[in-house]
Amino acid sequence: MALAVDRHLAILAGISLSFVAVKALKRFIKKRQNNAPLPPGPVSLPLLGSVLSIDAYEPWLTYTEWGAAYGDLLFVRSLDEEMVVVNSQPIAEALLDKRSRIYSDRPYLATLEPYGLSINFAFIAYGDEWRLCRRLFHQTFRPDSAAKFRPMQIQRAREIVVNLVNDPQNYYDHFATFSLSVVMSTVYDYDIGARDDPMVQTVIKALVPGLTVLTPERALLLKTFPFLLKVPDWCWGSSIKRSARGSRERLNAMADIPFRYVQQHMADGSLVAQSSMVAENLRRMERQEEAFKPAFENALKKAGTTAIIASYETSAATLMVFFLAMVLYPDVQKRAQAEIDSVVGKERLPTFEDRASLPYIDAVLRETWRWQPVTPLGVPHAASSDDVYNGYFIPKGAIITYNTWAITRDEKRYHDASNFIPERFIDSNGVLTNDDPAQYIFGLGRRICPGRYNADFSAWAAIATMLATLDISSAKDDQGKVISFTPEFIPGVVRYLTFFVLLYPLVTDRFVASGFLRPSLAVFRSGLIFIQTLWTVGELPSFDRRDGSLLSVV
Ligand code: HEM
Repeated sequence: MALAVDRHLAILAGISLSFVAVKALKRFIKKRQNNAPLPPGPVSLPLLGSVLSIDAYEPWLTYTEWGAAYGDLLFVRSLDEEMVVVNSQPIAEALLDKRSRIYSDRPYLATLEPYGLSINFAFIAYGDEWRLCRRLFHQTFRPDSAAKFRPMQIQRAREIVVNLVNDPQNYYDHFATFSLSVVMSTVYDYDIGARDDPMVQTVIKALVPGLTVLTPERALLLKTFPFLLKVPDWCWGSSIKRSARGSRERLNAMADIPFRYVQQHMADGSLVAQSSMVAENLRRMERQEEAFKPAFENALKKAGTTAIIASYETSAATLMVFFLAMVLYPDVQKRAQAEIDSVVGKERLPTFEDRASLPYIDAVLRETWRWQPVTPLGVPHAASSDDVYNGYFIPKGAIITYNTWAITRDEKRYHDASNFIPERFIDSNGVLTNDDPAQYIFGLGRRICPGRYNADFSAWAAIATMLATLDISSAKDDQGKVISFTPEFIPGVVRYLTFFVLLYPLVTDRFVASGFLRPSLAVFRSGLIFIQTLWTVGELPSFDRRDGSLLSVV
């Protein structure tokens, strides 16, 4: 059965290629009518373009190599897609920021609507709906109004440590829990309460399969054969329609259930904080004209759901990179802890008021953003009209890929770029330099990440709190020898580190002083040093980090 479906899909893929050929010919004719040349780039095969030369798992590596050969502005054809790859920050600023009126669209993805993914406004076209979603989002997440969430972020960061101590094996889960708990408090004033929290389960069930269908192959198939979404359930090829329906239902549930939670609690007056994004905007909505309310409510649901989707993996992936760096670069960890000890002391934990006095901690955060960027190709933009930049023609509809990875690996800017060296961000007076990777890792222009302040404060809170309370180092085997390992990353829109098992979290005496300890952890009050070997070499668990059932919360 599976074979038959595969064969049918192969036939469809073959027919898709013929459509691609016709389209390519039309474009060729159009190009000939235009005087400016396309940006330089690799030789493109008929029909296939350069698809076979692009590293399928880590395309940013190919684009970075091509950058060295052809320059910082590349033209790449891949099947029927035309792509302009930008390998430098100044060119990205010139296009995405200074010409944002042309470069603020997103590429068309045929899977978006059918799979319910248009609930995520990060992927929708530039236009009125996007504008409204973005405005609602911004009202909550801009720095001045998000300031009220800072104490909650500190509190959640401290919960990571409690969770790590209770259950050190599942540290990825604690990072994921942290990122969800911050965003769910901000958007819905929802406190993740217990293991297997039903709201968290709804989110995970919707997100995990939902994001995997964003593949270009599936999008190409649906773009060429939209009727696949209409075939009856008994017909071959209907699996696509059924999986789209399932995804849509799960994402709708993810958008509706927490939204209704807020409405219900507003109605019975039992909201705790009164100031979540949804609650604030529902109050605003009461003052709107009736005719506008449905569009407003729809945009608010989208803004809320997008916040969850956009922060879930990015924030957890960032903390995984930080953990890896601390294991691989123990001297950096020691220097960071020494700074906390001298500025904050051992009697309390760091807070945002200490941030300005802790430049090395900020340098560690900057290097975490740079060293292994979690969104190495950002989110693609699209050109909404023809343009000529620096003498090169950029066609309407071209996908604009901003290769963040190339910037992080620019040896002229970052000497020894593949190494984790926070000192590169500190000048000879011990002051932070002007080079902040937050200026490029969150994208640019009108589509720049609107959650960047929240992401930055969350990451700082988590990093400073963990450095103040834990020693993180490689695990040792039964003979006391350090177990070596090779870090591996799972590629995707968000690139994240596979779970690496090799560390000891060592709770330091600073932990004792913190007032957030629960009675079950009172043992630490005696100053007892806690050492937990996670696993010996023989018993590495097979661990699917996307399995939400592993999420745990104290
Ligand atoms: C490590 C953390 C994060 C990174 C590296 C990151 C990175 C990005 C990037 C590269 C984009 C695309 C920008 C562009 O198109 O030029 C983006 C978009 C977006 N991000 Fe983030 N992000 C992070 C965390 C967050 C968080 C915590 C939130 C929400 C609270 C968030 C909300 C969004 C939204 C809503 C968009 C879509 C913007 C639009 O299309 O108008 N992000 N992010």
